[in-house]
Amino acid sequence: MTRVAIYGASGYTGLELLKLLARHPEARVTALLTRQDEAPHLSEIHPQLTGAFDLRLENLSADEVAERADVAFTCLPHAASAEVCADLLSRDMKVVDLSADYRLGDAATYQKWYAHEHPDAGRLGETPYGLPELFRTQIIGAKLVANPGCYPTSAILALAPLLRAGLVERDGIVIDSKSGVSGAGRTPKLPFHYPECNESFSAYGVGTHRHMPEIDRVLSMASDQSVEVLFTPHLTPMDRGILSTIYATPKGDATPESVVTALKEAYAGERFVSIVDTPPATKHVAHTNRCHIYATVVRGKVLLVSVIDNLIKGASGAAVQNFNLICGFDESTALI
Ligand SMILES: NC(=O)C1=CN([C@@H]2O[C@H](COP(=O)(O)OP(=O)(O)OC[C@H]3O[C@@H](n4cnc5c(N)ncnc54)[C@H](OP(=O)(O)O)[C@@H]3O)[C@@H](O)[C@H]2O)C=CC1
Ligand SMILES: CC(=O)N[C@@H](CCC(=O)OP(=O)(O)O)C(=O)O
Repeated sequence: MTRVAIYGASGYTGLELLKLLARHPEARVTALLTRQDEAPHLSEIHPQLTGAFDLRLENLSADEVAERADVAFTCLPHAASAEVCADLLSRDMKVVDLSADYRLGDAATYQKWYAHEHPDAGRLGETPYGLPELFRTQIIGAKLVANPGCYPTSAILALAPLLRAGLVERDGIVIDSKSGVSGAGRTPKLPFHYPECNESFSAYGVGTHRHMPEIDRVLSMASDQSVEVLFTPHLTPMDRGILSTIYATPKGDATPESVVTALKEAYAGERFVSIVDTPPATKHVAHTNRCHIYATVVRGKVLLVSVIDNLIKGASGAAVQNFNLICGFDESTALI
C-alpha cells in the first residue's frame, strides 16, 4: 500500500483527489495538510466526505510528512507549492505537483508570467510534463511530475497530433476557452463571487494569461517546432468544465477526414481521449478523466472543439493518472 499525503486538502482539487483516492486499491491517505493550527476534521471541511476518511487536516513539518507518507500531491497555489515540493523531494518523497510551478522551461519565463522569482528554479526544464498521452515515457519512474494546467490540457490534446502530422500551420492558432468557476479555486475572489459571475460571461487575462506560455512550450516540445498561440480564457457561470474552441490554418493535405484520422491514430489505445463525431458538451465528460475532441475543416480553417472536466482531467484525475505511472500501478486505476 502506498501512503499518500495531500497538501491543500481543503481546496477543490484536494476534494476531488480524495474522492478518487477513496476508491484506489493501492493508495492509503495518511496525511492531510493545512496552514491552520486547529486541526479540523476532514468532514468539517468537506461534508461530502463524511464517513469516507477518519482524518484531520494538520499543520505538519516536512519531516513529519516524510515519516507518514511515500508520495505527496501538492494542491497549493504556485510559489507556495514549489517551496513544499523542494522540501519533500530532499526527503526522498515522490511528488505530483498540481500547481503551475514546474510546467515552464526556465526561470526567466516563469518570472515574466508569474511575476516572482521561482523558489526551486533548478528543477525547471527537467521535470516531466504530466500529460501521459504525450509524455508517458518521461513520467514513468519520475520523482516529480508537473501536472498540467486545465486550459492547456484541453488545447494541447487537440492540437499536438495535428502539429506533429503537419496538418496545421504553427502560426495563427487561436484558442478560445471557457471555464466553469471552480477553475478559480475555493478561496473567494471578487470576479468569482456568485452575484458577479452568475448570469454573466466574461473574458479575462486577455493577452496576459499564464497558460499561454505553457501551451506554447508544450506544443513546441510535442511537435519539434516553435509554436506561439493566441489563447483567451472566459469565465462561464457553471460549476465545472472547460470547452475550448480552436481555429488553425490547414497545412498539407488537411481535410475533414485527414484531421479526424490523424487524431484517431494518435489516440488509438488511449483510455481517456476520444475523437467524437459531433461537437461535445462539458457535461459529456463531467466527473470523468476524459477529453472529447471534435475536429473538422470549415471555410479554410481547421476547427477543433475539446472538452474536459477542469477538476478531473484538468487537475486531480490527471494527478492520479500520473501517480499511477510513477508508482508502477495500472494507469487507469481509480479513474473512469
Ligand atoms: N481548480 C482547478 O480547476 C485547477 C487548479 N489547479 C491548480 O491546483 C492548485 C490547487 O487549486 P485549487 O484546489 O483549485 O485551489 P483552492 O484555492 O481551492 O485550494 C488551495 C488550498 O491551498 C492551501 N494553501 C496553502 N498555502 C496557501 C497560500 N499561500 N495561499 C492560499 N492557499 C494556500 C489552502 O488551504 P489551507 O487554507 O487549509 O491551508 C487552500 O485551501 C493551484 O495551484 C491551482 O492553480 C490546476 C488545474 C485546475
Ligand atoms: C476559471 C479560472 O480562474 N481558472 C484558472 C485556471 C486554473 C489552473 O489550471 O490554474 P494553474 O495553472 O494555476 O494550475 C485561471 O484562469 O487562473
